[in-house]
Amino acid sequence: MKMKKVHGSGNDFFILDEKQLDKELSEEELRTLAKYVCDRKSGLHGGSDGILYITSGHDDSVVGKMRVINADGSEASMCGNGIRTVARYLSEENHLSSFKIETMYADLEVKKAQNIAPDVIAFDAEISPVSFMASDLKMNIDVKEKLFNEIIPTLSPTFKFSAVAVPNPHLITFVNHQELMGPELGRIAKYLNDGKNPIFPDGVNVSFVEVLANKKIFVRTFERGVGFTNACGTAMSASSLIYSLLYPEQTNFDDLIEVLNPGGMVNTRVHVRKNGSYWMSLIGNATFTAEVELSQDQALIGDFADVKWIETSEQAAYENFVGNL
Ligand SMILES: N[C@@H](CCC[C@H](N)C(=O)O)C(=O)O
Repeated sequence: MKMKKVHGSGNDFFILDEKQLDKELSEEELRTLAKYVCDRKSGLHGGSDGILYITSGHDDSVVGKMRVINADGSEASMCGNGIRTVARYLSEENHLSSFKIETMYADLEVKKAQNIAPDVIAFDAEISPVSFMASDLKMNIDVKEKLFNEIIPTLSPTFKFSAVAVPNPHLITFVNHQELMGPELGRIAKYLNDGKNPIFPDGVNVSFVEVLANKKIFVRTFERGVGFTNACGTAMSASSLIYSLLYPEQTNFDDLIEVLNPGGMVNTRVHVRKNGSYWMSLIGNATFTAEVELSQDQALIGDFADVKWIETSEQAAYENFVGNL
């Protein structure tokens, strides 16, 4: 079978198109494959944060469907950095520059954007639907239906958290630089993703956000099903929304926001529809780093001895972009 190694802001994935399989994969095999391939110690060429599995869509109104399998084999409803790379893949396969991709809960608009730096190809993806409801977040927090800028005493006596589904679940707090880089993000996120805690029994993506200037934030994320990642696209979109609501004096809806992260930088825009619902544009790199060919049977037992790995030259351009930030 063939895969592509890709990343958005250093959040790295293997794209697996079902058309490139040696034979059909069962659901259980897909999860097993993700666990073996993504493992950072024993996985394929240093592993990855997940697999983006492409299948055909529900009808001709979409060009394909993206499923997001986290490194631990769990499935997520959406991936913001991933959908940009899937958009590029489907765009090149189908010679299209603007189209829709089916995801678990919505068909999302994607379009080719201007390169964000010399030779760094970029795509713009719709992040939607947005919900603050505890039921959509699978969040149990006393009797509250929403959590917006509030202390959760069992998590921390000082941080004020907001929870939003985009549609995967995010918990966000705004912090100073020392807190951003300190141990609290890991402590809180590990607890909330332990599968036993009463607040988020299914886990949650947790982000600490620092405001750097007007329309400029830094987002550090611990992802459900993965751990610390270089960046999380849905987290940066969700953080931009909370930033717009908490700091209206710094930014207006539709404004371009610069979002820095440990793996690079993206741009976001927060929009409001006529019916009052929010959606975000997430604009950033869609980098292909390698073409991979391997035996499906061997991959399913975690044997990557006979893999053909052909690097592209795109990573150098991306590193140049990051070096100039
Ligand atoms: N890295 C992704 C999000 C992937 C899914 C997440 N770990 C979850 O379980 O919700 C992104 O860029 O959005």
